[in-house]
Amino acid sequence: MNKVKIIVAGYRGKMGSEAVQMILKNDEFELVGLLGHHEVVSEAFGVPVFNKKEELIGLSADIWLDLTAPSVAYENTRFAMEAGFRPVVGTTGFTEEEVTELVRLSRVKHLGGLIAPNFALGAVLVMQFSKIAAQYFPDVEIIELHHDAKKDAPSGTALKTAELMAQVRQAHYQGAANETESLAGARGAEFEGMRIHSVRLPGLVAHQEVLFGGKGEGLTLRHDSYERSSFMTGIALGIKKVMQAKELYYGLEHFLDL
Ligand SMILES: NC(=O)C1=CN([C@@H]2O[C@H](COP(=O)(O)OP(=O)(O)OC[C@H]3O[C@@H](n4cnc5c(N)ncnc54)[C@H](OP(=O)(O)O)[C@@H]3O)[C@@H](O)[C@H]2O)C=CC1
Ligand SMILES: O=C(O)C1=N[C@H](C(=O)O)C[C@H](O)C1
Repeated sequence: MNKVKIIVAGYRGKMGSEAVQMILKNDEFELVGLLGHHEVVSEAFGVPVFNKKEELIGLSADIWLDLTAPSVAYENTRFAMEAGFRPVVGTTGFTEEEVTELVRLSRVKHLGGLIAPNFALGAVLVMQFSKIAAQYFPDVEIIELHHDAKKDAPSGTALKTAELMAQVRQAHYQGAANETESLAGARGAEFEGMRIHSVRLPGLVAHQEVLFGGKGEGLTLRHDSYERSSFMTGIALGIKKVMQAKELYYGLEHFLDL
């Protein structure tokens, strides 16, 4: 059986370094290239290290695993497809318009791909459960909690959760019509009336609560990633599924039997 040949972009980061170890331990995968930033080495883990994405054009690889930064997520994913690599992207920071454009490009290129705001299976389930709950509890707020090195807010997971709930929930204002904020931002960010609150603290990894309120009752859904190993099962699954896929999908739920 041919091994799936993988490039890891952002290989020295918190996620990238964990993903490299996962790939090296998996018999079905082969690490073939690494993309870094301001690199001084030309080789690591027995494969070439590149400083610029353009240097990877022509490399024999099936998958571009992107775990870099929100500022380059879109251009990296576009580049990967233009170069013929199937993107598997954990990097956050895409707008809905950018995702739509990348799906369109994947159809033109006949390439499978995946942008997954969260690879942890429990987080994917919470997103799906939230979509079900929002049909019956349309008043909802999200609290996402992350480590203090996180660059983007709100998290990609919180945004995707809100987008999924918006598919089944009528947009409406939440809270008192005459409420005021004596400190700006006290009520959080707003997405179609839903509020999103971002907490950043040392010691945290990645956590999210979705709080629903109804008449005389409440429902809270919570997921915790205590370690980055929580994302690796989903990355491995995404890589395998993308090899059979005919276009780019947004969300790991598309590859699960839900
Ligand atoms: N989908 C999911 O399940 C998960 C997604 N994430 C997302 O993944 C992304 C990375 O997270 P994390 O590993 O914590 O972040 P880190 O900052 O720890 O790692 C990012 C790495 O990418 C490198 N990098 C930045 N820009 C470029 C570039 N243009 N080309 C190549 N490499 C680059 C950085 O290098 P340098 O430090 O030198 O700038 C760094 O080594 C974030 O968007 C995060 O939200 C995180 C966890 C789970
Ligand atoms: O930056 C992180 O750490 C994470 N980013 C993703 C997000 O923004 O949702 C996934 C997970 O929450 C960890």
